[in-house]
Amino acid sequence: MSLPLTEEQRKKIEENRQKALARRAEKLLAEQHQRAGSGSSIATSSSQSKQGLPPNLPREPPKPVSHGVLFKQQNLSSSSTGDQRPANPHHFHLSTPQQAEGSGKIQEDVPTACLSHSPPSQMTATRVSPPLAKSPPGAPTQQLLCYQSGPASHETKSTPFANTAREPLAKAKSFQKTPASSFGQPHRDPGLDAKAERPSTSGQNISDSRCGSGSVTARPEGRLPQKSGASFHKAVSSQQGTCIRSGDRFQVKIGYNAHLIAVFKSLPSRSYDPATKMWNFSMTDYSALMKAAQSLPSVTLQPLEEAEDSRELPSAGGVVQACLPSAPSLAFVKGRCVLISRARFEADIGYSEHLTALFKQMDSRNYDAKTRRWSFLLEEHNKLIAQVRCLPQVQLDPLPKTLTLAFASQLEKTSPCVPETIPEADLSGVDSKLVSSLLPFQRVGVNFAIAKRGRLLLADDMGLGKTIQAICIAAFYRKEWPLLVVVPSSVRFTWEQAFLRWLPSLSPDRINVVVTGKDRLTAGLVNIVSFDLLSKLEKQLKTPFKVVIIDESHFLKNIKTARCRAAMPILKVAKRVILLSGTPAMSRPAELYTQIIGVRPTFFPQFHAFGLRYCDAKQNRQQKEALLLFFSRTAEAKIPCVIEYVLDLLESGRQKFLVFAHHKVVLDALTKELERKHVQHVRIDGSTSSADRDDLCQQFQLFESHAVAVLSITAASMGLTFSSADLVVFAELFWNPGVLLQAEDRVHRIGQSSSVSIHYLVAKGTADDYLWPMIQEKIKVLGEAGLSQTNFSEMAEATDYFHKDPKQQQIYDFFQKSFEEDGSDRELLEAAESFDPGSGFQDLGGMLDESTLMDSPLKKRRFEFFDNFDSFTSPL
Ligand SMILES: Nc1ncnc2c1ncn2[C@@H]1O[C@H](COP(=O)(O)OP(=O)(O)OP(=O)(O)O)[C@@H](O)[C@H]1O
Repeated sequence: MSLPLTEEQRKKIEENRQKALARRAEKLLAEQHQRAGSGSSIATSSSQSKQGLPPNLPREPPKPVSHGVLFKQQNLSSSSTGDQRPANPHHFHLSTPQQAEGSGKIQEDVPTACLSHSPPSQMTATRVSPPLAKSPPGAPTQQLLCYQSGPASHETKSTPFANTAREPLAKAKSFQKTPASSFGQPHRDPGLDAKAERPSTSGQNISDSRCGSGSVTARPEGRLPQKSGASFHKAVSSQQGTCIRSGDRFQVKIGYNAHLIAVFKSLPSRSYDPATKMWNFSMTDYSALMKAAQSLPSVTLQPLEEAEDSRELPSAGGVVQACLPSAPSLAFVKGRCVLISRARFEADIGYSEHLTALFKQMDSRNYDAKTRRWSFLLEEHNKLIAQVRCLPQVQLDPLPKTLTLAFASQLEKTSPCVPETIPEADLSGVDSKLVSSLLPFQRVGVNFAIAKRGRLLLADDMGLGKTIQAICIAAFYRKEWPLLVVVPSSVRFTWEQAFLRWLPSLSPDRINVVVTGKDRLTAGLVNIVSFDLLSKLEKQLKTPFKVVIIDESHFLKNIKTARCRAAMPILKVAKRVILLSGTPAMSRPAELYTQIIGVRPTFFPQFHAFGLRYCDAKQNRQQKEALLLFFSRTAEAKIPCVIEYVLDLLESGRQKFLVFAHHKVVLDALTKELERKHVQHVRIDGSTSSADRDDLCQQFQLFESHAVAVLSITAASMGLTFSSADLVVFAELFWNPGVLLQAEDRVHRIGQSSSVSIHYLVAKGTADDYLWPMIQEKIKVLGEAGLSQTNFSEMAEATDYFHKDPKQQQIYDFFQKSFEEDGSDRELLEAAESFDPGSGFQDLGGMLDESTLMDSPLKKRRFEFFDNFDSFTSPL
């Protein structure tokens, strides 16, 4: 910060400035006298224009301006270097604040202080003074032009030019009627007239006075000699016509002219309207027409006013362009297409007249005035790109390849808004029992699969009957069997039953359920094997399976696992690949990758491209053990509250419900309390055998007296149907929301007739503070990727409290990073078991409900927050 000037210093500076101004004015005068004696008027004017010299030099130095303005100007002046004459003096005159905003150059030439400090009426003086004050003796043209503008403006507005500027058609008439009126003046560019018509935000129309005064110096450099002769001649003798916009096209209003008609006929978008007797064209032909018309001596075409307007907008030197004839712009514009929604893309590119005309031809076009960008439906992407390639001055890069692949079906559509039609598959070769049992949405799934030639990921919600659909799809390709069915070990026999049920034509002895590592993988026509046995038996395969079903295909999420390594080569060579999963990505989009390449190996040949686009995974090993200990201690701390909550539920009359927990200590405490209170219950955890699981599940389903099912989150969240209950209580949280959702769906499935309630018990001040927002975050990510419709947004309360302490956020970060790490779920699961050996993780099966309830029952979530363990009371 510098000290302010004293009054005396200011006075001195002002005196010096006045002297300098006087000296400069004298010098300018002397120079002008010298040049005036060395050429004819037009030639001199032209050369003056190039030199930046004024045609009418003022005899007196200009009046001083206010100090405020002066100081500002001096600062600006001192900051500039070298020759301070603007490269193109016209910038200064016609720049409006908007133009100045878009152009650094204009802002440099027009001191901000002038614009902001002077009221419109004083603008002329203010604008005149600064350049004089700061410029070297070779004073730029604009100083003098501006100086004239005030007094000259009224006069010039009354000239025919000024009138025609307002009314383009009137102009044409006046030219025809009074050609003499244009003598002594150069031909005026209608574009400039149009420009002059618009009021400047600075409160005056400097261009009016300049152009209206007939100043030849107003012409852009280098253009005047040809144009002043040719155009002027044309203006006098040629046939006048006008371009008129009509929607996306433009019409030409002109009398008969054989040469022009020939031009019209050469334009591809031509159309003749016998009613109006006018030719009309698309905007793409506009420039070509104008150019051709200019070369016809017998024709003068008034350009489209709107086209002229729009041509000025993106250009920093808009005024100069507006003065140019309507020849095509030589500027090269380059940009790219950007996806902005599932349905639309945007052109991120600068302005080009031709391109804009092309955009306007697109049916789905939409212009965002805020961003100044055009957007279109994906269906028009290929058409647009193909047409843009014909524009030599434009390079518009298409959407990235990954996107064009991902949205191939939309991009291949030629007309917008036509929904993809899936043909009805001919299922006459499939057992009629199966086909007739398919529910309408299942039939759609089968049709889709066959339209995709038997390679798909069927990701219907849990319990909606993916099994029956998979069997139907596989049966459609029965001629290509033997069939391989890879499933969690717990549901191997359920699958066998399903085949027997839905395909009566299949002899039971043709079904081979692989039970041990010594069995043959190819012994049957239908071969059912668990993921783990597949990895042991894959070496037996001499000839590949052509048709493969993978149930719970998210089991293949980690490419490093033996099961995935065994399955992927089989999928690669199979002709039909039917992947089934109600939770294809349990925790993050990266889990989809192996399943995607299982279905379409060429879709994302390398994870890199997929990862870049959909995943933001960071490798970060941290504090896992400490966190798991935290998790374990949380479980212990929650036990009394959880027990109280469950007992309250029972006391309130709740008859049948599930309680999920992760740690053995919680499961033990719960069952112990239920036993103590003589509450009939079942318990399924990692130590329960496969056979017992089915029995226990059946007991709970059938016996009214069984009130509570105490279940391990990891061991009982899949393959079991508990539709006789309609409430699920989560005594503990788990970092993988997919597992939680699967557990929820033990009651929320076909067979359920009531609306379902889900209660999450969240303890404040424990690891739940970090797990809970993390679960929400993951659900959100999955939701954004279209992989989950679950909305946990009601849980706003849970999200604020832990953020209050910045140190606490760190713990959350640790949790998130540790659990986000690639492949960490399994790893963490195993690590968690080391704290709690009783709840081992294994694939356990269960009995499936065969009820055929059509409607999906409502699911209601409820979140109970324990913030004071001592004063905890049940919410019921
Ligand atoms: N069209 C149908 N006719 C009769 N029963 C059906 C039909 N569709 C599904 N079911 C029954 O609904 C239950 C759930 O079906 P299934 O096990 O195939 O679901 P899912 O989508 O594989 O579920 P999850 O993802 O949980 O494994 C099964 O008992 C099944 O027999």
